[in-house]
Amino acid sequence: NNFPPGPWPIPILGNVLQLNLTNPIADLERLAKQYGNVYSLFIGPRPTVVINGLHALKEALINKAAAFSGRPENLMINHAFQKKAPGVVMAGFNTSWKEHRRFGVMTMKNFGLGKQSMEVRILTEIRRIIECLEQSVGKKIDPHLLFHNAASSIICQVLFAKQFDYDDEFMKFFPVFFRESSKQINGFWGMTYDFFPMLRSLPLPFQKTFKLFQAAHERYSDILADCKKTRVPGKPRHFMDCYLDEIEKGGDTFYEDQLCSVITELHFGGTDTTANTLLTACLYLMNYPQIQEKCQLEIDTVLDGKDEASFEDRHQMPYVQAVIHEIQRMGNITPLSVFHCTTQDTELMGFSIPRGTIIIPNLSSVLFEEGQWKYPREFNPENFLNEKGEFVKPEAFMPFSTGPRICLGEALARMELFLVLVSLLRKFKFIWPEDAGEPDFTPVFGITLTPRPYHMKVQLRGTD
Ligand code: HEM
Repeated sequence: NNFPPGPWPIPILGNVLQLNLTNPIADLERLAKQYGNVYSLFIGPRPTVVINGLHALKEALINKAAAFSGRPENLMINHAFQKKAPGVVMAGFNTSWKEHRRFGVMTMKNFGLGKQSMEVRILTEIRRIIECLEQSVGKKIDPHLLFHNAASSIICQVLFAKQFDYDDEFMKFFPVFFRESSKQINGFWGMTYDFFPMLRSLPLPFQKTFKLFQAAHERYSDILADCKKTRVPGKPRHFMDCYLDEIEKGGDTFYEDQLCSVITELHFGGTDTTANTLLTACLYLMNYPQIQEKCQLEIDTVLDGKDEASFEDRHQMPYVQAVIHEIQRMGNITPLSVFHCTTQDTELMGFSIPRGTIIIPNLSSVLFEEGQWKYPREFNPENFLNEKGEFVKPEAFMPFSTGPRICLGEALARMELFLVLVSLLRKFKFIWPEDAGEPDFTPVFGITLTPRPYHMKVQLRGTD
């Protein structure tokens, strides 16, 4: 009764056959035009509400946060991430989540998010990216693996202060783990698992994903064992040490299996998102060379005489800031956020939504919303600049979502994106190869959007 309107579902499958599952974003947009900004769908048998546009999203995720901040349960994604403990990303809106959220934010701050020590960790990785690119000068390269390795390595330095060689077995395992498990959770076998619970214990291909999660857990457990041998209580060196200190304080929700779940989520959540944003950045900067040059001019002026960039420099770089934000807007890396779930019966924009309804926050609908942007569909840094050329951030900029569940790694991600892009643009010119044809900016849909594979040419600046 009074449930939001939507297309008519068929038994068991719901509306999935009415969506293009290789990229449902255009379908979701079309349905919003037909049914309005709050409409319903059935994902298999489960009632789901899609929320579109800034106004409705703020109403749900901020004004009615307590009702809209749960997470769905009993899906493949839950069973993969939460086999032994609830973690934080997929945890319900409860005490364990609150305590871990507070701990996560505090720990990342103490490690210097916005201060020096986090910067030092990121800059260490940047030197390695620069070395790799220097060896590729003049050649055509595929930057996908490099950026995934770099993003993964930065998170490893935060989590357990280790910088592995890119060809170390530990580093090689994770991109495969992230790619294969996202593909399955999001694809045919994930849906089969979610819609037909009676098939879950059969030896079907989704068991491969659970094995990969187990293998990741074993790798983190090895690091944990090492870390316990060398730590000094009360003198943390990294996130894992801080967590072990917290366990010793005796809180109920902190224990070793939960530590491994949280580490898995932070590593997973912080790698593909950041790497795909960096890939989007190179794709656009190569194809908008005037924008690339304008960034370089600003970077050269502000960093004149300095060895390395620092995050503080962003205040002197309004144009670069605008370009990075515009890249995040166009990249639209997490278009449907992470699904939420209602924790109680509630109302939204005049509709009734029962407890336990899956909520899809359509962030994509806000990042391109007519009326919120000067140039909604165009790659144009002017979207983030006022008449005086100062950097401004419109309210509709929410690639990290909004409300209490907003991305926990936002501060780290913003620092990484700024330092990596400024450092690389200072040193290199990125060139779209002459024989590469027209660029294709339409990404590949998944838990995150990924730019299509491409090659790029790198040239040392000042040598053309
Ligand atoms: C450009 C990079 C990133 C983007 C676009 C991004 C985006 C998002 C989005 C949209 C959500 C869902 C928020 C919601 O449910 O409403 C999220 C959640 C989360 N992200 Fe990120 N993220 C990025 C980087 C990171 C990094 C580097 C980390 C780890 C250090 C991280 C850790 C998390 C965690 C733990 C959550 C769950 C928060 C919660 O449920 O309370 N993310 N992120």
